[in-house]
Amino acid sequence: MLSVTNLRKTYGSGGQAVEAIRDLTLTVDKGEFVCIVGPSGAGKTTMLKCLCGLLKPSSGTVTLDGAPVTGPPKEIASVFQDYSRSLMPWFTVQRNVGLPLRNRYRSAADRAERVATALDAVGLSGFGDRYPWQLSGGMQQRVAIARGLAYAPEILLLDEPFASVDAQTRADLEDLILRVRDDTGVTMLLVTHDIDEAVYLADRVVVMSARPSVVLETVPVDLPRPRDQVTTKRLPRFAELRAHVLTLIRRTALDGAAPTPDQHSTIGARR
Ligand SMILES: Nc1ncnc2c1ncn2[C@@H]1O[C@H](COP(=O)(O)OP(=O)(O)OP(=O)(O)O)[C@@H](O)[C@H]1O
Repeated sequence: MLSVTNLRKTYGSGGQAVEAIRDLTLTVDKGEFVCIVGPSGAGKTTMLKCLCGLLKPSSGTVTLDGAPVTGPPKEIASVFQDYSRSLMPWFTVQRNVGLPLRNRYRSAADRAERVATALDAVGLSGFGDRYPWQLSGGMQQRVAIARGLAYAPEILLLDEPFASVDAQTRADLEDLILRVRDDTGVTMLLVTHDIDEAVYLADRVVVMSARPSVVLETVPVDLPRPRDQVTTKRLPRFAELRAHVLTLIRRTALDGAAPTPDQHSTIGARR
């Protein structure tokens, strides 16, 4: 569905140039849940911005259903980490959620219904008339997720969406996202620093090297679904996958970028 081929991105030029991404190739299938992990500064956000058409790659291609992405595609919605900057404090929750729908759905009744369904999906029906600042951090992040869902995207890109909330809220939001994925079949691509989170959520974990980044390894996650915060994380296989991804990230953080991109995971061979 989404295909990235030999993506390279350098910011600036000459002596000021920063080579963020050297060579990324990956595909995301319809309905798949892919998590991206990598050391800080590896270019994860840069990659997401290239995928949703907000940044132009220096070279390489991004295609969606075979068509090149040259600007923000209507099939993709994004949720970013910092809800305090992505929600408009002077708009109510329902207006915030309805904002991106104005250009997509003409009927106000249709928009209102989509907003109500999305708020219901994240457990916030009844909070539509509140303002973001009247809600807790976790609730505000659920509003941001509802805004992504109301748009009914085919692909939801999530960039560190749970980074600014406490551990318990984070676990609740992870389960919310899994439930939404099961209910809607939306394709998910999520960037996280949290390796447990990546293994818990994903069908595949893509490990990026340190900058300038390449895909170090793609790790298939063969844990059974539905997943559960306690039983899934107790499985020996969970510990094995987690340790494998952690080792890769530690190694690349120490050694720098990998010499050869896209090695296939040996840990996934049992699949
Ligand atoms: N607009 C920009 N101009 C110049 N350099 C940039 C710009 N945006 C990002 N960079 C640089 O590109 C590299 C990759 O940044 P990016 O934010 O994509 O990494 P990341 O993996 O998402 O980081 P983190 O995990 O810390 O959020 C970094 O070295 C960063 O300083």
